[in-house]
Amino acid sequence: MSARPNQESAAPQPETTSPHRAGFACFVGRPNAGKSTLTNALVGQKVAITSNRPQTTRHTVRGIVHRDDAQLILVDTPGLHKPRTLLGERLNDVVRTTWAEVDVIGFCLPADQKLGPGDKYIVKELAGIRKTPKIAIITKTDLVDSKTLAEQLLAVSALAQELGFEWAEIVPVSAVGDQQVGLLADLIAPLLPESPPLYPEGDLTDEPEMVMVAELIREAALEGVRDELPHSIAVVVEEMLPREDRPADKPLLDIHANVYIERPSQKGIIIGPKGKRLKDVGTKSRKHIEALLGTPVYLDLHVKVAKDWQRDPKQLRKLGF
Ligand SMILES: Nc1nc2c(ncn2[C@@H]2O[C@H](COP(=O)(O)OP(=O)(O)OP(=O)(O)O)[C@@H](O)[C@H]2O)c(=O)[nH]1
Repeated sequence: MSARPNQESAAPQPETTSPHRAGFACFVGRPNAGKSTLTNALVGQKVAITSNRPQTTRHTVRGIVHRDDAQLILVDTPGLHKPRTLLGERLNDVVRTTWAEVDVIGFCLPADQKLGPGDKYIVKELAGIRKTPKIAIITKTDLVDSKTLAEQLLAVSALAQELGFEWAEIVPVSAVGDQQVGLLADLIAPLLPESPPLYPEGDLTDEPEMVMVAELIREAALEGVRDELPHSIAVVVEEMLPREDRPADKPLLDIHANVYIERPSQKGIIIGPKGKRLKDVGTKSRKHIEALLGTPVYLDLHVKVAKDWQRDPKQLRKLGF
């Protein structure tokens, strides 16, 4: 085990003679542990969807970190949790499948929360994946003092010992404060297999554009109604087409998307008085979508009821799960 002191320094770049490496890493941890935010901080652009509510990440989003010596492809998985619905079970399957396929696993533990049964459950599962190097990442270090941080470092180290393995590294980071984020990439890179780059330079994610657009709409739709509709919203982009008859220097992309809810009674919450909420959702997400795609967008949103979609296999398939 080698714990890294909390200092902002990037390790020296390896000499040019060392082989190029490329591979996959995933961050695991309880919902809300800061995995998506960390992915974004490493990649430097918004690719995964973050929110202050658990279980917002539904799709495996890859962020790609391009370096001279390595290409690190980050797979952001949904949080592992006790499944209550069919959707919950599918999400956990996605998590486990991802773990078995990557080159490095980063276990994320927030510095400001005591190691709990949820963390232990995950680390126990990790202990069973023998071959893959595992890094413990203490996230959100900006929220605690050094004493609390030291205790957390010891606790996570002891937990691994208890379960019969050692972390390849233990790294405290703050994605929000941009502390040690570069160092984390430095530590992951040598753990990747020798390989030429797997993605063209400049690619930040291979997530299909339509899925990313749907996620941006869902994020905007969740804002402000999380208490009323925590997990009941799904978004499907039906169509993305360049508007015909536009001059070349004034393109417009037409996007048609459906916002699905589970019950008719939820319709009013999403749409808001006189349609104001839905309009806000459109305005807000359109801005993000235009930034992502680099083109002006006309966004057409419809609210539809997909009855109890979280429990219905047919509906789940239709909604892309
Ligand atoms: N202060 C502070 N807050 C952070 C940091 N990283 C993440 N957060 C906050 O913690 C919350 C959860 O972050 P996410 O990145 O969405 O967490 P996640 O683990 O991806 O969550 P799920 O998608 O539910 O699995 C958000 O409100 C973030 O802004 C950090 O370094 N410092």
